[in-house]
Amino acid sequence: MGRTTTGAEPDVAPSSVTESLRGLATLAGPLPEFDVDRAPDAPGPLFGEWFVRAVREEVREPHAMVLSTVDAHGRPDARVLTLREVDPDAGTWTFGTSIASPKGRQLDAVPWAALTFYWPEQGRQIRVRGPVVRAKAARNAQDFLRRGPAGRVMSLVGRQSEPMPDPTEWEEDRRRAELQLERHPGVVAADWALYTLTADRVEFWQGDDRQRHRRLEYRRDRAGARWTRVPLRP
Ligand SMILES: Cc1cc2nc3c(=O)[nH]c(=O)nc-3n(C[C@H](O)[C@H](O)[C@H](O)COP(=O)(O)O)c2cc1C
Repeated sequence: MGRTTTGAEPDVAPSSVTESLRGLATLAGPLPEFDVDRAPDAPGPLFGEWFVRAVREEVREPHAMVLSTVDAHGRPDARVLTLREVDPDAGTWTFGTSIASPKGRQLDAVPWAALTFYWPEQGRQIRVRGPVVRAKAARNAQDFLRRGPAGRVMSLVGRQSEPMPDPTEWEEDRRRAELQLERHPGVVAADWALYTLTADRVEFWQGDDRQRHRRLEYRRDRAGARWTRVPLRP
């Protein structure tokens, strides 16, 4: 690992991958404690505590998370996304993407999702599940304008995840998008949207190097007002 500088991957035989797997450590300590009994009544504040600590202890990209969705046929899909907002009191997590992308279309068909955070430096995993709602146009535009120029250009280029048989076509689209942004700094990509997941389950998982992992699941009641805390077997 880490020896390639050209972008080309070194030749690796499949058997040596399996051999390497055997030598790799998981959940190497020291890891933080998680006192399940002293956890707050709702998951939002605990997410806040864990997140602030992750930032303070320099966990790499703690705001990167896996978004899992299902398509209209019930087939799962997943990819990494950036967390854009959290409302700890409401128990909501918000991300942004193109409504025309595969995940955008999947969320149209099945507006439910799961988010997974993994912070290896601390052996911590957080799983969030629930229904997802797309924000209205004005809020999406406001969020789009808060993004950095590179992200805005990417969205203006558009057609995320479509096949790219000819990279020069994409380079031309990109150049056009850069010019568009230069000339009209207030331009907004029509397909950019924020999606907010309102959690009905949130699980906090603290790894332990002696396999005595600590798990706490929060379950929201049907009325959406109260949370029950449920410790889980590791
Ligand atoms: C660290 C990281 C952050 C990312 N953040 C976003 C994001 O916030 N929004 C987004 O649309 N794609 C993001 N991506 C790209 C997605 O993983 C994915 O490739 C893309 O959205 C297409 O997904 P889809 O084909 O399932 O729609 C990110 C990728 C990585 C590795």
